[in-house]
Amino acid sequence: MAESTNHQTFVARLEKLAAAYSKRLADDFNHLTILAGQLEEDPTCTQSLQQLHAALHSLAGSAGTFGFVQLGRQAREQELQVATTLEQPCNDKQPLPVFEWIIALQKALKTDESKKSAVRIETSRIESVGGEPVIWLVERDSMLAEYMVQQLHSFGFHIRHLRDAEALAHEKGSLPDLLLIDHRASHLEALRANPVAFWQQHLKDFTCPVLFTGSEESFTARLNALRSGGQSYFVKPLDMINLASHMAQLIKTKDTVPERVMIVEDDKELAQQLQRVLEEASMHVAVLDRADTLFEAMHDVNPELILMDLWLPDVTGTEMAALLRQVEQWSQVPIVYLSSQSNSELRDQALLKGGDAFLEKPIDPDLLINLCRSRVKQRRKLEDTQNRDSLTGLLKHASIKEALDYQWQLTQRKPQPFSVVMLDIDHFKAVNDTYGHALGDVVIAAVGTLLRQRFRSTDRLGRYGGEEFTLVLIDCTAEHAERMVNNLREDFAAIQFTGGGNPFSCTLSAGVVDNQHFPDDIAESLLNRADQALYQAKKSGRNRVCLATD
Ligand SMILES: Nc1nc2c(ncn2[C@@H]2O[C@H](COP(=O)(O)OP(=O)(O)OP(=O)(O)O)[C@@H](O)[C@H]2O)c(=O)[nH]1
Repeated sequence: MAESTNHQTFVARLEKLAAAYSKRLADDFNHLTILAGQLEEDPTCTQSLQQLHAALHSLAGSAGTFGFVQLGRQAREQELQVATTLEQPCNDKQPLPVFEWIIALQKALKTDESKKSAVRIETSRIESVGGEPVIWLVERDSMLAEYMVQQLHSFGFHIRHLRDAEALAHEKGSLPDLLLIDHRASHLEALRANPVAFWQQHLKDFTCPVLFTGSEESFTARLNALRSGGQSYFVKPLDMINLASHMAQLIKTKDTVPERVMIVEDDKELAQQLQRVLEEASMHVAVLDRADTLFEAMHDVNPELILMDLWLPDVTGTEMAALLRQVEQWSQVPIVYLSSQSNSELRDQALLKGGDAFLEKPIDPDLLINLCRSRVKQRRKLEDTQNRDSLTGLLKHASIKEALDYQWQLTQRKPQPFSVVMLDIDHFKAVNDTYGHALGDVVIAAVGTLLRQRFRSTDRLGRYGGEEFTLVLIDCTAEHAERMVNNLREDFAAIQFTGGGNPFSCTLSAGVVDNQHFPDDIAESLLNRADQALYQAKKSGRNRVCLATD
């Protein structure tokens, strides 16, 4: 009930926003007409030309982002012509046909409006979910800011709007996860005089990533953004999907899953000491002191790195490594040997026999942490290139199926609920047919970004094929998964794509199942049930989530 009230409030807000932007366009046209009159009387008046340039610049920046693509393009062309005229000496300046331009702009607006009216844009939830990354948006155009807030919210970001650099300077309290700044967001002379120094000064207390936006597509604008401390510069009108994907990637680097390390060491005190050091560095650590339980422990822990004592009772570390290398699944896990002997021959032999590095006891804690981190990072990178789909960053078909099998096997030993979701973009063939394959890829990539943003890093998310996705949600019942996927569905529907100057949105259907309702099912059967539930969702009208039933 509360959700539906929120939804209605949000719809009302969006409608208000659309109406306000139309009203603003009317004001913009009035302003342009006044300027056209002034320039008719005095075609070379620098002040009027500058005002015309500013008005067209602002229109070009905001119209495209609000979906008035033709209008934005037209305004941008005219803005460039005014800029050229402004640069010319007074005697060479030719009168500009501003009244004709206004007619052209109105025509472009009509074209945009006729396309827009055919499009239904669904809206998303507005309640903010705990743990959402917090973004501060510094943007003087409040209407553009509100639009950006709505679109980025759909991708799972919590946005706080600050009007300009001065508001940013006065902001107290906890810092954001990312700053998104219009590089012209201040009236102060200092910004005009030296933009780089201005932003460096304003950003000196921020350690989070910074992205700049701006209307100028120039080398200087990009260089200034870089020198001001920005990771990237996005040109208006903004491609919100690309922007959201970029933001998700920047923020995700902070949200790393703890490294899983296994210590194989019979010296209990030493093992505990190493475990404490690594756990303090936020890693998950398991200790194995008996060689004969190696394979069971590997199944349970699924380590990303092994710290292996070189000498264990009855068996050597190199023999253990050789055994692991014989099993396909563990043949690539990095092994770091621990030894108290500083014998270079022994070290070389150990490394030849399947080891990756060698640490001498007593072990330096910093070296241990850094070595574990860097080896796991390397391994994850390699795994990502092998197992992840390049368009979406999600697991490939074979890897998501493997992840599901693994999760199922794990819960056979340690009962834990998990859900399987099959998800599919509705009428996707029509998207490809209408807007082209390349834009179809943008829609698929947007689902990838949204999934990565919406689910926990411990969940397993995959592109099953084409426009179909599979999720394995850990520690999650079907009812919980249904709620989350429904939220995702609403958020996806709120994303506005633009193809050939035509804004459009897409919807998703999904089928959900969990292991608790079907305890006798193997992994493959759960996947089939989720697929059947997806079929039900499609059959009963699409844009919905169905739970699997008997
Ligand atoms: N752009 C793009 N299209 C793809 C990709 N993989 C598959 N497709 C297309 O996705 C479309 C899937 O269409 P269908 O399976 O008929 O389903 P649909 O049109 O989504 O209809 P419903 O699922 O019934 O709502 C086909 O046209 C495929 O060519 C891809 O990587 N990129």
